[in-house]
Amino acid sequence: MLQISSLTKTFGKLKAVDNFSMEIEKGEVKALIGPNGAGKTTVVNLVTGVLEPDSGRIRVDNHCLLKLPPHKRTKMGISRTYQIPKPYPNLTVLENVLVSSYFGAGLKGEEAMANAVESLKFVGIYSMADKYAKELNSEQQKLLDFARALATRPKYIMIDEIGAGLGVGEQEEIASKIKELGKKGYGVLYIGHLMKMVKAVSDKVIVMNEGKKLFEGTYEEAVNNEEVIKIYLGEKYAKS
Ligand SMILES: Nc1ncnc2c1ncn2[C@@H]1O[C@H](COP(=O)(O)OP(=O)(O)OP(=O)(O)O)[C@@H](O)[C@H]1O
Repeated sequence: MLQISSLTKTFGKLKAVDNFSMEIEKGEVKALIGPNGAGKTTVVNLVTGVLEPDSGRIRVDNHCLLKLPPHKRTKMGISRTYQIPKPYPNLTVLENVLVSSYFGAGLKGEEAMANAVESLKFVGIYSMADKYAKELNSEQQKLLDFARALATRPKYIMIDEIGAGLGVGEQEEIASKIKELGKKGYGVLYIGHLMKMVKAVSDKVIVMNEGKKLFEGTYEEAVNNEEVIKIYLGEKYAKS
């Protein structure tokens, strides 16, 4: 289980994350939603170790992560995608994923290659393996980023806003992949604003506002919750 307890992070006077707690079990897909600036990406940055919290705890399978640098957290099974992916532009798609296979998953030789190919096939961009990353459009770069995150062989993966910019069919495809990760036993945190994707992927929805957890429950409960409607969804999601 990935356990985040009473996490707080301030930037100057701003409490970006404020006494925030959540858990993800293996095999579970949770969505983290909330208004712009609610603190969602900051939570991801705290879990991966890019940022240090002011207080709180982060544990994975009962091991404390707080003193570990980001690369050690990857080895502990934590992975993420980025809102704005930064692949190595002058490496091919396959080479980019191989970097995760070697340095993230710690694999070598044929095993590293098989793992990279499997990740590319899973996200659906194996046909682009020999293209340079810089040749990909921004949506394809997001899929590459997804493949790179998977190729580290995580137990828990945090997927930050992957559906934006994709067509409806592609969104459905990526949603079914995210759902499949849960069925395969990964713990998944999906962060995004696309409620269709949230509905399609999540077992539970967490709503954040001003750094705090506002709500946790099923999708149906979320879209019928008065406070969630008021602060984030607007009336269009309210059932008549
Ligand atoms: N490194 C930083 N330095 C200063 N302020 C920051 C930093 N990172 C985030 N913030 C601020 O913290 C708050 C939370 O930002 P965060 O990116 O976590 O929100 P979010 O919920 O992910 O928003 P979005 O949905 O727009 O991605 C915002 O007010 C943001 O401007």
